[in-house]
Amino acid sequence: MSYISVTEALDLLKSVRGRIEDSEQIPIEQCWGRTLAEEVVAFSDSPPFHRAAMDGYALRAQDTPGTLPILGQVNAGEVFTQHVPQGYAVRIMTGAPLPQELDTVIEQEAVTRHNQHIEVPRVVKTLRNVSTQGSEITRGTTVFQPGQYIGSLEMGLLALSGYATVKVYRKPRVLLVTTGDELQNPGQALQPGHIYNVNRYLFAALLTEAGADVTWAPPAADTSHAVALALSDLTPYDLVITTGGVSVGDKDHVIQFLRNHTRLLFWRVDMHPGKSIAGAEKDHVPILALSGNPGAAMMSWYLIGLPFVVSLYGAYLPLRHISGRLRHPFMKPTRETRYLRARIQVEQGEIFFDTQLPQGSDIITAYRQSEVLAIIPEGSPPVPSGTEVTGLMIPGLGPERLYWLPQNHRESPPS
Ligand SMILES: Nc1nc2c(c(=O)[nH]1)N[C@H]1C(S)=C(S)[C@@H](COP(=O)(O)OP(=O)(O)OC[C@H]3O[C@@H](n4cnc5c(N)ncnc54)[C@H](O)[C@@H]3O)O[C@H]1N2
Ligand code: MOO
Repeated sequence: MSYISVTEALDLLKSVRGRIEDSEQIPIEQCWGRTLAEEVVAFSDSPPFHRAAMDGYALRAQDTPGTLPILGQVNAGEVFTQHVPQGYAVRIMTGAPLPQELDTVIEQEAVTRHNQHIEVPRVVKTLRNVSTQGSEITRGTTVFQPGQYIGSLEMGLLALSGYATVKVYRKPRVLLVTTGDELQNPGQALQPGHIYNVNRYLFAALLTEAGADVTWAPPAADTSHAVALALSDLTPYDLVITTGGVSVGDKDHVIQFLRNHTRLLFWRVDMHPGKSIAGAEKDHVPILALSGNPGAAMMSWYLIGLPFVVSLYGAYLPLRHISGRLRHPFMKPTRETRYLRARIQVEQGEIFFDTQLPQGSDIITAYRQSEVLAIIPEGSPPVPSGTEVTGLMIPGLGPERLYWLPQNHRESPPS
């Protein structure tokens, strides 16, 4: 196998462009989908005080069991400042600070309430129904490192940490160029021999999800002139992604342009689908030329494109490897490393990879069901079912990225 590895390809792209240094300070309301350019340190303990977790009565544990007169009431947002003598209780609402001299809360369902006193029938432990000060985050804790992608949970945690504004990296600017005479934008009936331009929409969305600022170039025709024009001024960008024209055909002008007018970093990488891929550098801007086949291009995206975009923030993509047994044999001897889109099945505690999904380079529907990429190493002979292989789990791959699915999704996947 003479192709370079996925890791080598990624490193070559990184050698052209490292982390973006520019950053800006923005209100947290606007920071969803951005990436932190600073460390986030909690400004205060969370909770900031011992907080009642139930509606009920605050008291001293040592006064239980017993009959306790009720001195007053404290609600969320208030502070109970009165002295609480031994043997007294204070009515307390969920979210209210525990009065200073008291050490526990009993939920109202567990006591008998009389007009001005309660009967507590049993011993109550200290700090029952109390979220203690700093139990989630203590002041001064590092909540996030620079490079953290801000999704919904991170928005909540920024607020919890007391940040009103935050420093984020400038979004990577990415030029997206799709190529092919056969491509039509959806909206009109297909001309004979034409297909809809999938990559334009797919990659604009994948890039946006990854936090990039995408420029949609007009699709380029399969001519050397059109390709040269589309790739003439790259200086405003941090990355250029092209699709199509990167194989060995007469009309594969992208690879010809890269060979003749740029510094070619690599051509073809050890992965299938997705081996038809090139990396290059022009005017200090990295170019990632992906296959026209959407399924192959998407694999290259997950293995090289996405980790590279993420590295522009100085971050890395957390990949998880799991072992599983192939549910079905994989009979094709393979020259390149194969990444099979697969579902995960667990039976009696054992993990199986079900690879009965369409695996073609042109197919993208299979990604909707793939939870894992089952890896068949380069040069493997036919692999029988039951063989243990490594599976790669990539953030954003598979059904989890759809957030919710129709009821029958697993039973009858779209073909
Ligand atoms: N003689 C050989 N032929 C091919 C080889 C090879 O090794 N020797 N490799 C095959 C593999 S694997 C792939 S993958 C493709 C890669 O081809 P290109 O990257 O040059 O892409 P195109 O030829 O332009 O297109 C391939 C395929 O994808 C369709 N396409 C292109 N762009 C889009 C788009 N934006 N949206 C939807 N579909 C698109 C295009 O119509 C073709 O069907 O090469 C094999 N050939
Ligand atoms: O190169 Mo193709 O991209 O292996 O599927």
